[in-house]
Amino acid sequence: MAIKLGPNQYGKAGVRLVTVTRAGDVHHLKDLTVSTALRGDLAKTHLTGDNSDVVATDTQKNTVYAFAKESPVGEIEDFGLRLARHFVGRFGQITGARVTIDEHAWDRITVGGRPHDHAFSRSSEEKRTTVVTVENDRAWVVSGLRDLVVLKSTGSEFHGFPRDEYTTLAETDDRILATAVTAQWRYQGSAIDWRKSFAEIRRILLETFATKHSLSLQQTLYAMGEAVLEARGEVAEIRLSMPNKHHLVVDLSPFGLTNDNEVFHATDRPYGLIEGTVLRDDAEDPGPAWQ
Ligand SMILES: O=c1[nH]c(=O)c2[nH]c(=O)[nH]c2[nH]1
Repeated sequence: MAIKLGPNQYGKAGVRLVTVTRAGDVHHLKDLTVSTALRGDLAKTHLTGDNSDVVATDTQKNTVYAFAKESPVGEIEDFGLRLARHFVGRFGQITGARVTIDEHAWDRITVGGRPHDHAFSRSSEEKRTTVVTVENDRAWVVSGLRDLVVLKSTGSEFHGFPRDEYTTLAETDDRILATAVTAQWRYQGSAIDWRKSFAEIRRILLETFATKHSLSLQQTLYAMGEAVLEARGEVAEIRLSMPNKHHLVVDLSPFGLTNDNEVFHATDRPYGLIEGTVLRDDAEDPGPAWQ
């Protein structure tokens, strides 16, 4: 039996980068978490400890900060592509780079009805995300969002499921539907307006959640993905992960009270987890960014 080194990659995870761009008195903030991962002919360090091919993870981190100074960060997809192409172009032994970026949103604080120049509040836990993969001279971009929390207080039913000796769930034709959407969509084509595409996809996801009368969270998930693909030709495929944030009608009968879908116990666990992919059957080659 022989033992050998399998696939491997390495990089710096969780580089916290905040930039302030000053337009006179008005400051603009970018708050990113960047992770880099490099692949290539790196057997020597694993097998003998010879580090002559290892671009130190500390260097990778420094490159993130230096690039943020050398030109405006801009859209996270562009920043990720610049970094990934740099690592692959600069070091012969590095044949692939994956840059993962989460963008944390800040809103301006309103003071006296006006947005403040340089004071901000964290808007929510929602993050805009991208994973950029460069291999030799090809690039793939998978962007998305995480923790987009949504709720509708009607327009959701769940019934018709099989019942066995372990089934206690009541059928309902009117329930709260709530979830925290994680979406990742794979881009195809070129010359994509990243900011506009993100804003449109987010809007479509929200509008479809709001307006689609739901017979299951699964049906809602598919409708959300389908609406994105119908409207956005630059998206080849979308993956959605949606925890069902159950809101249970509280039994108030011990107190002689009725509960007409007005008082709920919002539970955080356990939760249903509904996940699915919606895709075009003629989509371009997914590449290594999509596993
Ligand atoms: O939309 C739902 N899908 C399920 O699969 C499920 N299972 C469950 O208990 N409640 C729900 N709701």
